[in-house]
Amino acid sequence: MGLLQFLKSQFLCHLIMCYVFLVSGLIVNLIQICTLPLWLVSKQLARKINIRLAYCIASQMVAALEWWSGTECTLYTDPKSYPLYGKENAVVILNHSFEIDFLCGWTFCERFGVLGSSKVLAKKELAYVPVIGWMWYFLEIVFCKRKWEEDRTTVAQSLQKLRDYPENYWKFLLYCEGTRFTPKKHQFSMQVAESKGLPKLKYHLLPRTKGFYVTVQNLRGTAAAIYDSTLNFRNNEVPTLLGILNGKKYHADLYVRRIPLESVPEDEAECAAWLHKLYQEKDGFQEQYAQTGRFPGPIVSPPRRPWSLINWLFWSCVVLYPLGLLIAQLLSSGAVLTIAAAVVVCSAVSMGMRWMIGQTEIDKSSNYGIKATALNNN
Ligand SMILES: CC/C=C\C/C=C\C/C=C\C/C=C\C/C=C\C/C=C\CCC(=O)SCCNC(=O)CCNC(=O)[C@H](O)C(C)(C)COP(=O)(O)OP(=O)(O)OC[C@H]1O[C@@H](n2cnc3c(N)ncnc32)[C@H](O)[C@@H]1OP(=O)(O)O
Ligand SMILES: CCCCCCCCCCCCCCCCCC(=O)OC[C@@H](O)COP(=O)(O)O
Repeated sequence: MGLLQFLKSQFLCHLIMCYVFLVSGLIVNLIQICTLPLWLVSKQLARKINIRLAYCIASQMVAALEWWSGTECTLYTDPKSYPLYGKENAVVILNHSFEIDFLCGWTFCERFGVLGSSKVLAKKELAYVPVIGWMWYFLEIVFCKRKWEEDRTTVAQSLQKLRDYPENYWKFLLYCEGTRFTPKKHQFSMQVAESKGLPKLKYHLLPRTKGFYVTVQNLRGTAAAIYDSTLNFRNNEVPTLLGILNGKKYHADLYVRRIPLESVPEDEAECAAWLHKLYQEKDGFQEQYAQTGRFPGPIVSPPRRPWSLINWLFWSCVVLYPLGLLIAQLLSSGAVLTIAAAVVVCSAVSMGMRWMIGQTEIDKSSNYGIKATALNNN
């Protein structure tokens, strides 16, 4: 292990990174709150400001992936579609099997210049996660309770609000599987597939079709295409956020097919059948990857950009300088009680950060999709 790799695996480094992320994130959240009155005066200006603010937070995690861990992200796609990425609104469909799949998605958004404005259909629980969840509120992220009776109106309303979004180039991410892949959830969802007379999938859970139908219906005329995205990692790597913090380098491969939105049927049953067929095709791509280590088509990878690193360094300087002064003052004061209080605060913060990282861990995944009735969410 080299010296740099040794440093990257040190808890103190992780603590400093988490501190920078948390404090800068809370500062950004505070500025976001300050933009609230602006929404009444100029909604579009408030949205544009919040896109930049969201970039300040999300790009720190992208920088950790790209610059700290050095993870390689390779894109397989049709060179004819490539120039359109980042220049049109699109609905992204992604498999949900990896703890950092959202981060790989963010990385590609960053490389195509749409990180701040990217959107997702997220479970409601994530809205309460400090920094990221609070930032999402100001980004008008669409939340669902994974209870269709409640979601059918709220999701449609939230999507309608996005129709006049000022930044034209955003991506709306939809994990149609609705939850992370686990062998147990796979077993349950294949029972549902069997009961519906649908072919079994090997690498995916059976997709939920209602959210997809509502999304397509409400974004017709706004989004130009579906980006069918299939993600996997080389050499059976099992990537984690803690691995990224430890500076572990992963190798992500993403296969993206651009499908014009008009080709998705308007009728609900046909739309559902279309999505099931899409997932059968995605399963085929994963099988090919398992056999050959490659997705179909040529590699057209966008390079990483320096902006996420520059943003990270900027925020590090902003929040580490006062921390340095504070620590120096504390130590020179020699006040045992104050030092003890500082240690308690540090421990509480690191426990809080560990809880946030836990949100990404599949071991701590919800029970959603385990009951065939899908009524038990958590
Ligand atoms: C070029 C670059 C390209 C790409 C770059 C890639 C990506 C980047 C893009 C953007 C990045 C932006 C942001 C990313 C950042 C962070 C993201 C982080 C996390 C968020 C992720 C989540 O939170 S995922 C969880 C929430 N999302 C979803 O659930 C979406 C999918 N779900 C739905 O659509 C659902 O339909 C619903 C939520 C709308 C409603 O759910 P509900 O359960 O109430 O109803 P359903 O209709 O789904 O369920 C009943 C029907 O399902 C059948 N059933 C029952 N049990 C099962 C089972 N185990 N499996 C499958 N199906 C089951 C049941 O029989 C019912 O069937 P019907 O026939 O009656 O419909
Ligand atoms: C600069 C780097 C510093 C790093 C500090 C680490 C900060 C930690 C931040 C935590 C961010 C939390 C983002 C939430 C994204 C989680 C995505 C996800 O995968 O959600 C799960 C749901 O889809 C499905 O839920 P389940 O039903 O599987 O349950």
